[in-house]
Amino acid sequence: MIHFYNVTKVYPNHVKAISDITLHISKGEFIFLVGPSGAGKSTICKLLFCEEAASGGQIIFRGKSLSRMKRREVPYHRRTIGMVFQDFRLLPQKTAWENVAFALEVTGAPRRDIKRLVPPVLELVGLLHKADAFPAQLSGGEQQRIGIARAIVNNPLLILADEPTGNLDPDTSWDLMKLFQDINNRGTTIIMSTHDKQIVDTLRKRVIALANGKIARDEERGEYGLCDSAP
Ligand SMILES: Nc1ncnc2c1ncn2[C@@H]1O[C@H](COP(=O)(O)OP(=O)(O)OP(=O)(O)O)[C@@H](O)[C@H]1O
Repeated sequence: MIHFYNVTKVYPNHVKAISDITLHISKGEFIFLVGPSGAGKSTICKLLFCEEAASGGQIIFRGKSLSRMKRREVPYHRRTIGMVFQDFRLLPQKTAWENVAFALEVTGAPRRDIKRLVPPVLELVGLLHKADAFPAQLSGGEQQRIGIARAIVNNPLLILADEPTGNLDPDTSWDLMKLFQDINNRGTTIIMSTHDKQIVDTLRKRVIALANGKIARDEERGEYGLCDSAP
């Protein structure tokens, strides 16, 4: 589903964030991206979301080259990806329901579809009863559940989660990991960057370890390893 061929990203300040990366990811995989702060994990997510363009090499997503994608095709590409952020990024003036609905509204979904699609995802994340709460009235874990509901409501093929448990306590993090696994078991591919050694070592998914913008390790049922210290 995703192929990186000798991909390099150099930012305008000449920082080489990733360097000559070749990588293949199949539909339905659950991948942990690990590595020290600055290793290039977020850059990989940004390249996949077309938030940044590669400086060299090729990224193929579902048979299409991202570098050849036309500007007007980018919104359609992005709709196939759900993003989950460390800092949740909910709209503070909108309720939980409205935050999730907003992800559909921006795609031009009709109101009746929105009414039909929002409740099941709120139910899936266990927060239908908090549909009318504003983010400030929710705990961090609940806010992230809403973030996940928003990411999945468009039924994406891929979820890119950039340190989604980074701001949460261990118990809450585990609850969210169960949710991510449920979503993955339904067939959605997940790429998650994380610094959480315990989660990576317990779940034993594919681990891609980055160091200085290169792949240091790529292992099925991998472990967190020694490559990292806290950010
Ligand atoms: N927009 C940018 N402009 C310039 N340099 C950048 C930009 N974004 C990232 N970098 C640099 O690129 C390198 C890789 O950064 P990236 O954010 O991909 O790392 P990371 O592995 O996600 O780190 P962290 O674990 O701290 O989130 C770093 O040296 C960083 O300073």
